[in-house]
Amino acid sequence: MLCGRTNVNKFLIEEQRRNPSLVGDFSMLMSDIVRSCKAIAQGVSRGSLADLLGDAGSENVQGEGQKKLDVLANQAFLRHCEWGGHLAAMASEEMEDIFPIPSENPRGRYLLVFDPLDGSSNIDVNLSVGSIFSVLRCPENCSGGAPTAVDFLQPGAQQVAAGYALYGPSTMLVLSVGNGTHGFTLDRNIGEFLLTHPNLVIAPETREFAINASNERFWEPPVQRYVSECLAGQSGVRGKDFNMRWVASMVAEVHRILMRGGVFMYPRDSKDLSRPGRLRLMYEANPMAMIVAQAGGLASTGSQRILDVQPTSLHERVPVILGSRDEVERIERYHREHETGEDQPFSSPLFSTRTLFRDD
Ligand SMILES: O=P(O)(O)OC[C@H]1O[C@](O)(COP(=O)(O)O)[C@@H](O)[C@@H]1O
Ligand SMILES: [Mg+2]
Ligand SMILES: [Mg+2]
Repeated sequence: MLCGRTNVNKFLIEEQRRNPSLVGDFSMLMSDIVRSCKAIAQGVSRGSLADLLGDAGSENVQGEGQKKLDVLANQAFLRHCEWGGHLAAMASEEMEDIFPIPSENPRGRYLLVFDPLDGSSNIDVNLSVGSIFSVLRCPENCSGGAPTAVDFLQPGAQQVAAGYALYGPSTMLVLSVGNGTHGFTLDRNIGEFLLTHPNLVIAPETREFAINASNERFWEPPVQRYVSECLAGQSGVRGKDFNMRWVASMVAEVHRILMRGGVFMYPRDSKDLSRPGRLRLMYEANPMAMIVAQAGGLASTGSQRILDVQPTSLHERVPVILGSRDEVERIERYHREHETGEDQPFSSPLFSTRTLFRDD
């Protein structure tokens, strides 16, 4: 087993040797991604010193205000990954359209999808943020001509690799190339990510959940049922007390779950009927679903495994429930029971008048 002071580049070369389906210079592409994350880590850590905090004064395609670091992180990925000759195109949460590798540059066989900075509401208050990425194969027909957005619309099960960087008290890189989930810590003295957390496993049981409880009145009954049972603790049907966390940075939430178990939910809600969830399928849900599944956990919309969802557009959103296997399976069961009306009184219209903190 690789561990101790194995650096991420050596790890990736070994993985490519082990898996003959990883064609071309896959490990070189991953090295470019790693360099992007190091550059972003540097910007995040300099913060105010480099005048990198605050709003950029622009909006992304989703109508969300961009932070300066959202824009810089996006540029870091484009700059570090466009010249290597390993990619055909990139797509980012921060860009309306895909970025085909310019025809004068060498083009490769992979597609890169990323959320350059996740949890950006935390930037200005100096809390953990991260970057999320996913690597797909470029379909046959996109390797010759210019790729299009349609080439990216592959279910998460087809991801070749996925990962995230967490810019926290220490900078970590967590990734999977389909052979487990592994964590690396940035040693700033030598500027390298070293393997510190090989073969991460998510505990199947947990007493911890994460959800933005301010949206409770907009949730669907199965999620209201699950959370109310957790809150009832020892005195309720679960017979044990639960703890709650909410960092508002998906990378940090998933990282905590990898370290000590738990369940994270950004479920479907009725707050904005134009979208089925808050999180983006391609940039956030799919890569995290691969990371979690490779660590023995589960990721679901409530009614379908996230990795099986067929994307229909680049920026589409999806409900996300992920983490410890037993809890995610329970929440999926609550969705099924709601469908069939077996979950009284949670399917009753009366339930919508209850809140987490009172039921008058
Ligand atoms: O503002 P809320 O409802 O707490 O949402 C937090 C969620 O939004 C996100 O920050 C969205 O990511 P971005 O910062 O990339 O838009 C997730 O990381 C997090 O889970
Ligand atoms: Mg995000
Ligand atoms: Mg983002």
